[in-house]
Amino acid sequence: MKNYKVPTLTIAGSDSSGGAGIQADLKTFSAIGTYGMSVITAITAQNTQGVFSVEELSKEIIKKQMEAVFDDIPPKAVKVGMVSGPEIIVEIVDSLKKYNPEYLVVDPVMISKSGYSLLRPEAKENLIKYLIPMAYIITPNTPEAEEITGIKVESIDDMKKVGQKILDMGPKFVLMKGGHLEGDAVDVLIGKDVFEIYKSERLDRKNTHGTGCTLSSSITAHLALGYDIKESVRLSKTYITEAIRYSFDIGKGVGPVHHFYKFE
Ligand SMILES: Nc1ncnc2c1ncn2[C@@H]1O[C@H](COP(=O)(O)OP(=O)(O)O)[C@@H](O)[C@H]1O
Ligand SMILES: Cc1ncc(COP(=O)(O)OP(=O)(O)O)c(N)n1
Repeated sequence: MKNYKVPTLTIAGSDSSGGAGIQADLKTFSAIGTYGMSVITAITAQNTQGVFSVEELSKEIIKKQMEAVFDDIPPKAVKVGMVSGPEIIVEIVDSLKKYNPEYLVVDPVMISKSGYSLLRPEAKENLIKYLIPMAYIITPNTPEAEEITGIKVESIDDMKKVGQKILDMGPKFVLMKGGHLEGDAVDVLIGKDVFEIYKSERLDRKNTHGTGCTLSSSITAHLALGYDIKESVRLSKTYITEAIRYSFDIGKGVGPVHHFYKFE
């Protein structure tokens, strides 16, 4: 059930076109019915056709944003998205250890759909060493899971095997997203005593900009509202499927999903 007083936080990059990153996360937090806040890590010049430029913010201003939020409105659940540099990751991890939010959702953003690298190569080690182990749930797509483990993911069996490898790195749950594979859109949730498959039809839509951001922030909002992990993922899978079904044909490239389809 919605509760607009439940605070949720996204720590991520800004997408000037509003379809992914911070903007998608805040829209999702509102659509699910929580109070959304943001710590911006980087600014991207981006639209439906691609990412044209990225400017990372300093670790000092990231730390200050986190202090400002946590000292005043401690979030019930936090999502981390684009964190492109190694120093930024260390700063965020230190602050998260200090404030210790109940739920930490890590979307290990690496490459945009348009092919632009959103994680500097030298930051990968810190992501794997420091951020992934402290996650309550991590939500890699198949290329990200391959990058994290070095193992190819081409089938649901591979998703299970590679998901288990990522689970061994320390997070409580892993949601392996299957949007990049063929056939039905199948996601797999893996935990110590948890194994769930979430399947939807594959929608023939071109406008899928921001699907990963939207799914992970929906999980964050549902956890904050008190749903358990399986229910949070189930409701979020339905939300992203419908948001893709009603996605917008705006812009000249890959348009955004419809975060507010329920309110039409
Ligand atoms: N064409 C599609 N039809 C239905 N669901 C999709 C489609 N493409 C992706 N999804 C779903 O959207 C979510 C994001 O998936 P994915 O594309 O794998 O991640 P990312 O956006 O991070 O690359 C997953 O739940 C996936 O199953
Ligand atoms: C600022 C920013 N953060 C993340 C992404 C990646 O978004 P995602 O939902 O994984 O998928 P695409 O938007 O790339 O389709 C991004 N593009 N920008």
